[in-house]
Amino acid sequence: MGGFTKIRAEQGEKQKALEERDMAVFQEVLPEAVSKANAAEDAVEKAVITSEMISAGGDDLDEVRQAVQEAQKAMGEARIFLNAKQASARRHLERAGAPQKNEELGEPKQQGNVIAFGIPQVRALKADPKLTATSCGYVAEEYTLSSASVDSFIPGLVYLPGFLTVAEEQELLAAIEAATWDGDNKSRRTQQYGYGFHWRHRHSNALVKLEPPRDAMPACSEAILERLVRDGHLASSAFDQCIVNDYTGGQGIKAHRDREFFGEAVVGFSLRDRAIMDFRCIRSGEVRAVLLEPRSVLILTKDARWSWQHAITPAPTLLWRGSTLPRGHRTSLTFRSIADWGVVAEA
Ligand SMILES: O=C(O)CCC(=O)C(=O)O
Ligand SMILES: [Fe+2]
Repeated sequence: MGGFTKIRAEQGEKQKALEERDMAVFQEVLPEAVSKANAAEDAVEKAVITSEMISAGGDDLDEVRQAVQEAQKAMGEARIFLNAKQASARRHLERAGAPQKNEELGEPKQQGNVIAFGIPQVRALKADPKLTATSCGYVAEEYTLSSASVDSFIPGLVYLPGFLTVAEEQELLAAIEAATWDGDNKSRRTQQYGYGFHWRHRHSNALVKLEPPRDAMPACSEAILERLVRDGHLASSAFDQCIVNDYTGGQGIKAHRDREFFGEAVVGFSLRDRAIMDFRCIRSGEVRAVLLEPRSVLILTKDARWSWQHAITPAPTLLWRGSTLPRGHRTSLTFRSIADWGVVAEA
């Protein structure tokens, strides 16, 4: 190697080492940065609730509300930014073959049917080339579902790919796009119909009847719900509440079980691009993943409704059965009935 080439090579090595060190430092501070952003976002949210509780507002209150909304938007953006940086730091370290924080370069750690994150993805895929990434870790193909569900997958889970027509999807999207966004629900956008629900109110006043035009369900959803009844997938097409969740840039929803004051069946329509919904059994910790395709319908009843938590995997791309799939923009509609009317605020 000539002198000049050698220097260049050495500089390159040095640069690479510096970059790796930066990435490692970055990865160290990111969890704290993310948790700070979350805490700040929570504080903003509390301010929103307080401002809502101060009854009938004059001009000042409107200004406060607007300021709070802007702060909220900024927090949401900060969070998306940090999530993206965290993912890119992780990818960089994987490419560099560096061990992840708190992990030796050992065997993949398996807990129940889940392989914990923390080993580089390439290494995990070497052990099993058909892995799927969920919000809890990787799972093998046998724990994933992409075609019409069988009851043994999760009792009470019904997955119906392609149930909505393209025309129905278009009609729903047109109605949603013409409506305003609530912007009160963490970083993803939401709209509510029928009854408004605030996830912070656990019992009394958890739901309020919405004013027209939000008192009715979005366009054409009733016809789809009736078709689900006609086809024997659903006992009743009567739902009281619909929430629209809009996910972009790798956004997700944390693992949760829908509130107990909602009824037995929870129905979800998936519009636009696909996403992975993962399920975690509350008792055993077992994990399953479902690929929610555009125009699919998902119904949760029985165990799927009560004994398993569900989440939308937050990630800029999907790892599904060993393939990396692009992740775009997904809009979902979730329909719920009210089972306990005691939580509804007085008019
Ligand atoms: O986007 C989805 O399909 C899930 C939404 C959800 O779980 C909820 O709003 O409770
Ligand atoms: Fe949910």
